[in-house]
Amino acid sequence: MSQKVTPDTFRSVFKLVDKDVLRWFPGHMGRGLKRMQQKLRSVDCIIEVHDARIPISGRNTDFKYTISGIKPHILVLNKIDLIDKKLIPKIQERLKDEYQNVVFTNCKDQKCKGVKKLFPLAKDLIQKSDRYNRADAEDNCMMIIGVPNVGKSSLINALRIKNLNKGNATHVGATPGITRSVLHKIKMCEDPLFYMLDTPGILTPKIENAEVGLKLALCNTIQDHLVGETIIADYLLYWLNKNGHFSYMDVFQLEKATDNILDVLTQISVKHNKMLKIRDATNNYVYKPDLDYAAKVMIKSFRNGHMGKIVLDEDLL
Ligand SMILES: Nc1nc2c(ncn2[C@@H]2O[C@H](COP(=O)(O)OP(=O)(O)OP(=O)(O)O)[C@@H](O)[C@H]2O)c(=O)[nH]1
Repeated sequence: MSQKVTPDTFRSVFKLVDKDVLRWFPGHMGRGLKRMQQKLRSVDCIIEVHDARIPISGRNTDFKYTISGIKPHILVLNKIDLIDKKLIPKIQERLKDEYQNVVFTNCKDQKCKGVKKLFPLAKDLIQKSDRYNRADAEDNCMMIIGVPNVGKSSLINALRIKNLNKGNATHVGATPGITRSVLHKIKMCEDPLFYMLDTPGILTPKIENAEVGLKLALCNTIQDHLVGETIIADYLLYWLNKNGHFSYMDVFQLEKATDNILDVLTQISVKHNKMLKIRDATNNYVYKPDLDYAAKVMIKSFRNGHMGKIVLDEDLL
């Protein structure tokens, strides 16, 4: 590559000016969590879905105290089409003390082995478990939980296609927080009779630190405008430089790596010919780069995997 990288100038910590942007826990999530706890008695197995790009920071650790522990539990790390598969053994090793059953899935691939494996694994765990109050129940019921936008609905649809030859029982959307506090019981298999309780995505009420919050935002589990697109893009640039991922130079045709987000966003908006016409102090029209537009382009590029296959928690593995 002809481009220049100057690592000495990169930031080693990310300073968030306004920490209030990460204090976000809408009321419907609190209500959703309560309803999930109330329904635990009618459930035989928990399927906890998270984003494989943030296998450590992206998990809602509160589930451990509220939902998990009693029923058989499977951790699903979804969106593996967006991660470097070489890191999967490291992720497994890192999680092995906390989760006995970890399955990696890509809901965009109908042939995904993880999706195929999930239902037989759930059946097996339920059969081997003490079903307590549900020992006489004829049907089996799983509950799917996770933070927003990790692919819970996509997984339900993928499993229904496999087992019932029917999909789309539940809405899939790119905006986080689509599934609200209502819990739907969805048929997953006729014989044996299996249902899935679909639940709303629940974030932890207190995000541990700014980096965790920004990783959650980058993976679209918090709505962008609540954090601010420029802040999310700046965190992405910081992370890419710090971890030696310089593909963004190729993606945005930059001559050299830089840690200056305004520089990157300006170059993107100029290349996309996205300029804002505004009046200056002397009331004359001037053109300024549309930085918000450029920040959205940069974030979208990461989310689509155009910057490469990335695990944002690679330094925590
Ligand atoms: N690349 C990729 N995208 C996925 C995968 N699974 C789901 N998505 C996308 O992720 C977004 C969210 O998917 P949903 O299935 O609606 O997620 P959810 O967890 O039900 O979302 P909430 O209802 O907000 O909690 C959608 O744009 C899906 O197309 C996957 O395995 N790989």
